[in-house]
Amino acid sequence: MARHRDADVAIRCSDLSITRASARGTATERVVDGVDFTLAHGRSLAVLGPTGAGKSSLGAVLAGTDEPGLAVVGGDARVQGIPVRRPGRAHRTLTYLVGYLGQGAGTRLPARLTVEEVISSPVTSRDRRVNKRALALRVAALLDELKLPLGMTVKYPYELSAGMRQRVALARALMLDPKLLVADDLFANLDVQARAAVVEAIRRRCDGYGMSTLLIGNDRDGIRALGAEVLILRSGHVVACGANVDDVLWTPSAGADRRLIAS
Ligand SMILES: Nc1ncnc2c1ncn2[C@@H]1O[C@H](COP(=O)(O)OP(=O)(O)OP(=O)(O)O)[C@@H](O)[C@H]1O
Repeated sequence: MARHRDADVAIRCSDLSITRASARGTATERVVDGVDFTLAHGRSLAVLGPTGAGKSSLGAVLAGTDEPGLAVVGGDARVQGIPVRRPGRAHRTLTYLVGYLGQGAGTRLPARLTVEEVISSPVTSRDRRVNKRALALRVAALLDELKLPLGMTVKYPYELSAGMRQRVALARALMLDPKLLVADDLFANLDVQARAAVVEAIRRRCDGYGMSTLLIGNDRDGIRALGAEVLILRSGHVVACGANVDDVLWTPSAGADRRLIAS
């Protein structure tokens, strides 16, 4: 098995199919069907498509989230060289190497933790004997980078605006300097200044140490700002792809998708 140190690409998705069980677990639906793509180190790829196309399901599986009900039923994907279908003991490494900002992450921050505790949690959940001073400095640097006030560390999520919560969730996803960031609805609730800070933070990591980014969602300006390549999903299938959001290679029947990203 290719180890993450010598993985030639960030993601290699080969004929990947994913099912999702219904809430009662009585039926399963194929939400991703035979998806192929590659994401190089240091590059960004945006997955667009109409609601229910399977974008979030794809992101959750590639991030190794173990979301209940989701299962890989065909093909496979290697993320930093680790197979997401049966990662075995490498699952812990996978979640260490991948920062995940799930859909609505800002709205689902743990209510009983302070901002500092939330952002530190990827470290403290792995190792409780950490250098508290170094951790506090790291949290302060992330807050500053994302244009959040340093005094926010002692606050609780309910005391923050929606845009602040979203950036706290992103800071948590960036805490371990991930090799890959999977970000679902990255720019949710962000104003112009906050968007610029987020784009800058991601670009710095791409250029600095080759972080790759998988963006999930239809935010055309954000996709353009990050210079992301584009993949369009419809009913779990890839229907179009392109080198950027303004240069998408279309299938003849993809008029609705063209309208989607032109909107
Ligand atoms: N928590 C859930 N429980 C049951 N079914 C779900 C759940 N989340 C999504 N689904 C179903 O899985 C399919 C794929 O949904 P998914 O969220 O991956 O699509 P999406 O393209 O991200 O949509 P959106 O843009 O609306 O977030 C849809 O048919 C949806 O109804």
